[in-house]
Amino acid sequence: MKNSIPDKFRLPASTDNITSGFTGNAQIKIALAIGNSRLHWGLFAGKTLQKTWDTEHLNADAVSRFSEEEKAEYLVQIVMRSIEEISSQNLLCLPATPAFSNPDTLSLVPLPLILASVVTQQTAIWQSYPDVRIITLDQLPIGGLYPTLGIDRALAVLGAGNQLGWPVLLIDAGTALTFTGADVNRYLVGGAILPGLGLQLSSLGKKTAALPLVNLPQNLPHRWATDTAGAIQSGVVYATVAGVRDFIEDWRCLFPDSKIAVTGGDRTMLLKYLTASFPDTAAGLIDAPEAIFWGISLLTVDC
Ligand SMILES: Nc1ncnc2c1ncn2[C@@H]1O[C@H](COP(=O)(O)OP(=O)(O)O)[C@@H](O)[C@H]1O
Ligand SMILES: CC(C)(COP(=O)(O)O)[C@@H](O)C(=O)NCCC(=O)O
Ligand SMILES: [K+]
Repeated sequence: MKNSIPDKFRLPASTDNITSGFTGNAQIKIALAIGNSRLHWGLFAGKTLQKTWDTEHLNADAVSRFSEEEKAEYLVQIVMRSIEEISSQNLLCLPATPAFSNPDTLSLVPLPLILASVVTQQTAIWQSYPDVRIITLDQLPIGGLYPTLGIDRALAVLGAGNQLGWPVLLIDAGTALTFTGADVNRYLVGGAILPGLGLQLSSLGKKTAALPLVNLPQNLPHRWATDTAGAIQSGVVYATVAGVRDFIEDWRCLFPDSKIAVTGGDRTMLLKYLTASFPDTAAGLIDAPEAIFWGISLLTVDC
């Protein structure tokens, strides 16, 4: 659904094609994938993903005190500041146009925003953005989706299948650790959900009296630990890696030639632990940090 754009957010005609300097005529769009830990951003020129970055969730209480108009202006500025920040780090080359170089004109630029969110409270905030399109399951060209499936899982498995080939298993090592598999007919076979590595550690730290908050170890820890922090790390890492291996091996029995991709904030650590403990299982796994944006890119036409 596309909201109408209030006049105050419309670009002056002269700056209509604000980003043409590095994209030709391709239209610039921002994709925002909202996960349970943070916001994942992607900047598209047409269907080409130019850059991705992450930021924190917005403060829902603070935003709820704004009027509708203030909300819209605030959200446009969040988007533009975020883009300016990555471009000033030289991660992205944006042309020197009035829209990007003059802070007074920032709020004039409502880049189209494509939103995919699994966090209702954050989705509600972004509904006030002047040019937002929210992706829902019914828009995805993949069969067998059940109504409560997370849009992040559906988009990432669709993106991985389209980019790497079908059948495909997508492992998302995010807040939750999820497995999502689809067959050669782009049909959901099924999946599983368990607490992610970070969430296992934080829930032990928060929900027990004696256990400290510990970080993920940089490498595969010693299994038979003789201190509390080491025992937590050992338990979480070895049990998770054994479980992930079991899902991968089962999937490979069902679909021997399947591509298997890994995404999410903890993917690098998970791949490291898996490679150290089960190198044969880890062989052939594909590092796919942008899987969800591959999925979103398939939906960037006519929006
Ligand atoms: N800078 C960071 N901020 C937050 N989490 C991070 C960061 N870098 C790595 N992580 C890890 O990423 C995990 C969350 O994965 P992510 O894919 O961002 O989650 P989600 O998509 O659910 O928001 C956390 O459990 C944490 O261990
Ligand atoms: C399983 C999830 C919580 C994963 O979220 P994430 O870790 O990516 O923030 C999310 O995909 C979700 O809310 N899913 C709905 C239930 C389902 O997919 O069956
Ligand atoms: K995710």
